[in-house]
Amino acid sequence: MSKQVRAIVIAGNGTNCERETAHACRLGGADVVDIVHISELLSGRALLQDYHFLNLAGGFLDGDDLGSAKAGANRLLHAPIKGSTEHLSEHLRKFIADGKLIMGVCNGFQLMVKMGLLPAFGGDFTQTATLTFNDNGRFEDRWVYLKADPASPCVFTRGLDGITLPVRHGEGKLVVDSEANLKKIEEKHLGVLKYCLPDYSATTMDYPLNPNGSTAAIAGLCDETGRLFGLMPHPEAYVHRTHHPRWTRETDLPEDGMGLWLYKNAVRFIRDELL
Ligand SMILES: NC(=O)CC[C@H](N)C(=O)O
Repeated sequence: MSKQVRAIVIAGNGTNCERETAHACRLGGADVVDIVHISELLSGRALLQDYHFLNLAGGFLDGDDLGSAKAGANRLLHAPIKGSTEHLSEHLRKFIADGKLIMGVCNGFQLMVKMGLLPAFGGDFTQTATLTFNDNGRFEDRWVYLKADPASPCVFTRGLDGITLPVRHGEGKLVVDSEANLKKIEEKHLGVLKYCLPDYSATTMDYPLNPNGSTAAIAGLCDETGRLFGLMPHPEAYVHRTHHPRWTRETDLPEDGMGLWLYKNAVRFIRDELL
């Protein structure tokens, strides 16, 4: 593989944020960004091993039937690759073992959690948490404030303190299967992004700042390596200052959108550690 940062964004079956996600990867500095339909991976025409950075984008996989991303998780875990004895899950396992990066946004985060990739306590693709219906039973479409945990191993949030991003989801409430696993998440600083007050001073369970009632106010989770990361808010929707709803009034907004920082961190990590 040449010295290029190569990102893949999976599309199809109801994903609808693949173009914005690819744009964010490009602005973040990735040299090659391919939008690949899931059927191309399942037919063996495209290979995960050709990339460093796997993006699972937002959308409505399978129309949210059976719960967001549940059917998609089964597809990725159990579908064989056409004409071969291998399953896509084996390619994914190798991708992770090679130290590469995965970011799941919204529906992509739901997919990672339902595949058991986050928080990844169950060993091999075993689900130990879920993302379920917002406490108010409604689809929430609003900007939220997020506090990053500086002690987290997450490579995507390095150097971040507080950021603001939009959410758009009906099933964003994280529920963990046991008190013991929730304790583990907290002790290992895996709940890396939490809904917080507008001044980023403290996390909150109060609606609407916490739009879904998520356990421990968790909006984003990483695994223990920090290389697998998912979040309900959409970083690809804030990659330029003018994406912010008050960009004409707030003069001190950074030139980059705050979501772009996550992609820049990913690309930096790949250049420093993987190329
Ligand atoms: N924007 C999204 O990815 C939405 C995810 C999912 N369809 C939900 O409503 O929760």
